[in-house]
Amino acid sequence: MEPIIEVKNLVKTFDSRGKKITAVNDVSFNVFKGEIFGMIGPNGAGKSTTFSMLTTLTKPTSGSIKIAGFDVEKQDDKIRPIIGIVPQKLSLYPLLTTRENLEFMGKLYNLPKKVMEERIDYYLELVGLEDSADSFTEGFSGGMKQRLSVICAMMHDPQILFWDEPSTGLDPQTRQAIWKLAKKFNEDGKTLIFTTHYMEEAENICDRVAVMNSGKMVALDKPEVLKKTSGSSNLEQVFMHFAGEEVYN
Ligand SMILES: Nc1ncnc2c1ncn2[C@@H]1O[C@H](COP(=O)(O)OP(=O)(O)OP(=O)(O)O)[C@@H](O)[C@H]1O
Repeated sequence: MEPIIEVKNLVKTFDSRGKKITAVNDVSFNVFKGEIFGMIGPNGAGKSTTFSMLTTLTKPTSGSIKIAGFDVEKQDDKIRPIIGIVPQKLSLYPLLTTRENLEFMGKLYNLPKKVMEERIDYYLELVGLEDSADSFTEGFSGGMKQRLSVICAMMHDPQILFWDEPSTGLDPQTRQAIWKLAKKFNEDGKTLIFTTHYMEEAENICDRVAVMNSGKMVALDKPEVLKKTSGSSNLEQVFMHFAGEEVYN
């Protein structure tokens, strides 16, 4: 299998009021093209910091990251067009309508008008937001915002989608809709990498799951293998085994 993300000896330290915090501590792993890759771990484990470095937003302290063969530090201009990011804190424009938010993203990536319009109509229908196309996003529910955020991130047809906590705070029905969308994205041979606190989702959706704890990647494998090697019957027990903490949602 061809790796599309290659991470070697990645380290990120922060200086917090004179105290050194090692958020990511010598992490190495690959993500393969077309894979659904999940990252789990307790709060503060280093998942979001890893994401931030993978998506070129934060500079690593040391180590290397290649995305589709491009170096994150030297070739970020080559990486940004092929990745989509749905951040933990969603960043929609409340005073723009749904359609305007999508057009804004399309224009950032210089999409031709016709392609942009076709894509907007297709995505709005896919996530069931067609009736809210001309509504301001200000009063949207969490689920509507999450659905719009992911199609904003998909407007430029990225090869890899980074999604930080896709389903946190959403009701089960909306979570199902979100995962349907994620699977659709992946069906086209694209790579999805996401963080989650929902173990059942990680177990059902991911090809492989990485467990992070205190800045380290303490386990990485297929859910079935993780369960077997840790003598667990589900991913919650895997989490407890490797992260030494109880799962919370
Ligand atoms: N900008 C920053 N300055 C100082 N410390 C930071 C900064 N960003 C993250 N940290 C620290 O780095 C560690 C890892 O944080 P990170 O947000 O990556 O964890 P996480 O696994 O994503 O947690 P969560 O599940 O809560 O999102 C934490 O101790 C956090 O306080």
